[in-house]
Amino acid sequence: MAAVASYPVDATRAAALDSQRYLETRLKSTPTTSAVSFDSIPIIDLSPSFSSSLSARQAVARQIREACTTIGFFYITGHGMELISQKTLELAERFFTELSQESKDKIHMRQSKYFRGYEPPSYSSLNNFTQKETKEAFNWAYEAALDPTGGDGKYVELDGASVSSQNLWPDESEIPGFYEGIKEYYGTTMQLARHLFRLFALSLDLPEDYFDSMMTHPGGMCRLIKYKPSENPKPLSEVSEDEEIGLGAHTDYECFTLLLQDSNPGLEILSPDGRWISAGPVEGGIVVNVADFLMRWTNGIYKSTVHRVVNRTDKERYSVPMFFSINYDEKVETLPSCVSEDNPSKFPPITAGKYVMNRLAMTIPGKF
Ligand SMILES: O=C(O)CCC(=O)C(=O)O
Ligand SMILES: [Fe+2]
Repeated sequence: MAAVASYPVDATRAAALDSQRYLETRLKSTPTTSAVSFDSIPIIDLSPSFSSSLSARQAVARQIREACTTIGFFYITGHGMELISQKTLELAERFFTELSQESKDKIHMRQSKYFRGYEPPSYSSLNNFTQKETKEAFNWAYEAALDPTGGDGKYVELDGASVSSQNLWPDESEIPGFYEGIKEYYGTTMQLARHLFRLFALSLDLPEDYFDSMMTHPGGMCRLIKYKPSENPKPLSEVSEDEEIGLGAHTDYECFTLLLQDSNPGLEILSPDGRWISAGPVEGGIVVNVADFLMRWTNGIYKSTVHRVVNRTDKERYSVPMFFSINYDEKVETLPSCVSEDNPSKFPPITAGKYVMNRLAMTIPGKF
């Protein structure tokens, strides 16, 4: 494999631009017929993966591989997070309804170098502000106090800086129990993500602990998101270019995403034949989707699928994604098993945090 030094210094910035161009092409181009199209998203029962039997874990890993090479999305059940998911979605609703605008403004994202804090509707855009995004969000990220392992004391930020917690928390007196609720959700999800990452390793015929040393102080950005009700509900697939949208079409940037969603549909994913497929709520299910790092490691074998959110209902919709990353100071470089002479690496190596930082910067005018 090529050494990092053989690529331009700002390869990570170039990679972010490439990903944006890919997205634009994907949205405009005529549908691909070579890739498998899909109508529904598989549900994978995770329970056997907690077994001490390697073959039981491998059986789950095989289902994960099948989903990642075709759709890039799947639901997991049997994860043990049912109650916490419910409580976290309630906490999301409380954040947006109980906190005054003044309190939200005190923790406004513009004060954060690392995209943390409260984000009002239309503040950021995944599509160059061609569509107004109505989502409203609260963003936070890793801090050792939220990690059940306590971390390894080496956490670095997106840009590689060793700084203490950069999160902007709301005033507890206005929303009592918020931090504790977030901590319970974050810690449990982080451990589930580490478990899933071992299954991803197995799914790629790698040793189960292949990625372990890369997730000792991992990136794990999370968001509470609120989507306002639709004033003019339209059937699936209808969204005109200049219209409001909940969240513009995009791929996620990190290893993979774990998404809680309430009982209202809204998440839609782009099938290779150009149709949008609903990835609505499934009883007890958490959505998992492949993001760009896994696509890059696997040389495109695992699909980082384009998705968006359109709330077509007359109710508020709440969701909570965690974007699980490796340690931000680690490199993402195509796996040797996924390249050959006939199939060279399509993706130059990148530094995890800097890639995420560049992609986030693209969503806010003047930041990139
Ligand atoms: O709200 C959702 O259902 C999906 C959110 C999402 O795709 C994201 O924040 O990257
Ligand atoms: Fe996403």
